[in-house]
Amino acid sequence: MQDFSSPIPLNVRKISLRRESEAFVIPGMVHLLGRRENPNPHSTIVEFGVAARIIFVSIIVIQAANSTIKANAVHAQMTQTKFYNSKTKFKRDYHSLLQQKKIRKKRNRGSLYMAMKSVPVIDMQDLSINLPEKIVKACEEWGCFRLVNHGVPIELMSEMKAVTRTLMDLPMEIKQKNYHPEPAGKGYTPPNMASPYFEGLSLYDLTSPGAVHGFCSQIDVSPYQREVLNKYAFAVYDLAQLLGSKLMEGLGLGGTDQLFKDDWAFQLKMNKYNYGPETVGLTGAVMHSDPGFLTILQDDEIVNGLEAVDKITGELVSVDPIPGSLVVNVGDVATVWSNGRFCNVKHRVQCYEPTIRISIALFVLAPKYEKVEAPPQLVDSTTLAATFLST
Ligand SMILES: O=C(O)CCC(=O)C(=O)O
Ligand SMILES: [Fe+2]
Repeated sequence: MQDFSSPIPLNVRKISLRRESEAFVIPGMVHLLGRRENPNPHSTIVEFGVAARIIFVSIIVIQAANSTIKANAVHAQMTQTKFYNSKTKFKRDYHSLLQQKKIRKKRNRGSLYMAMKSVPVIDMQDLSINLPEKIVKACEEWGCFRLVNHGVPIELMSEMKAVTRTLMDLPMEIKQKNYHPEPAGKGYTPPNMASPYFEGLSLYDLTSPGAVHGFCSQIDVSPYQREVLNKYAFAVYDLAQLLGSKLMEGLGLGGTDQLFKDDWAFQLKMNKYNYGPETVGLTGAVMHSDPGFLTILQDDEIVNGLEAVDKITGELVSVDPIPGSLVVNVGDVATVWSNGRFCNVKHRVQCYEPTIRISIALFVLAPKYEKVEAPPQLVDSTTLAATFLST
């Protein structure tokens, strides 16, 4: 769904934002290294000498690698920042950007708290928490969170990942047959100028009759692959519906109502990032917010790279993978529907290592024909309701 080259304009007439609330952090754990007994006490001095040399050489190597990665990252950030700020004539040179990074690093030094900051992790089976409240809080404060124990079987997630890998390996002329006439941009996204390492296959309007069949026949999906795809898409769809009802409950709007009604459009997107040694430090998917209501993302459980903006500090935090978990991103439509309470998180994907990265997103978009409006309970006399209309 995401065509990263052309941000989708929102038809938002009026939007009023609530006061930003304080961000919260999940404090990380400090690991204490255990002591190991030396079986031969006479070798201590020799071992210490060797170890010291190994540590010294490692530090030099790590520092050199670090500065190369940093230089690449800064260069990538500049290229991207220019792309996004061409209107505001953003003119910072390479060295001042490097300088800024050093200052920020110094400021953060000694603060374990800052370094460990990441998006909330919500355990859907944890009976000790108020789940609806926790989900609403995460939508307000981050607009991005991880779900564990979410009910989508882990084996199904792995199977879907493997199927995606195989489909993305199909020849270009086959992938290009993945096409959707209306609305535009809902078929195959080839690598493009803005995102040259990214490509994606798309199954648009998942719940409409014949959608899965249509997608599968376009690119010759095998019966086994089709079964996995179908099972996975609807398991995540069920999870989306569950999240919708928890959101309603958390906001005091009645927990049994279906938020995403039958006329809502859902899109399954299979993404591949073609990374290699030359792309380390560069951007795989440019900074954006998702245009729909929410996205349930199976990110690559091994290859890191997803980064989200902390709305309070404006800093990018790494959304590190947790195998078996799913990421939820709040999109533009949810910000409108919640009358500005929910944060449509800005995020991007960076290349951290020269390895193929795969991700699978289910986008809960918007009603196909109706407009989205904030429920009256979320609009008070001092705020104006926001409206979104699919175009
Ligand atoms: O690949 C990812 O981890 C994120 C992809 C993404 O942000 C999107 O498809 O909108
Ligand atoms: Fe996204």
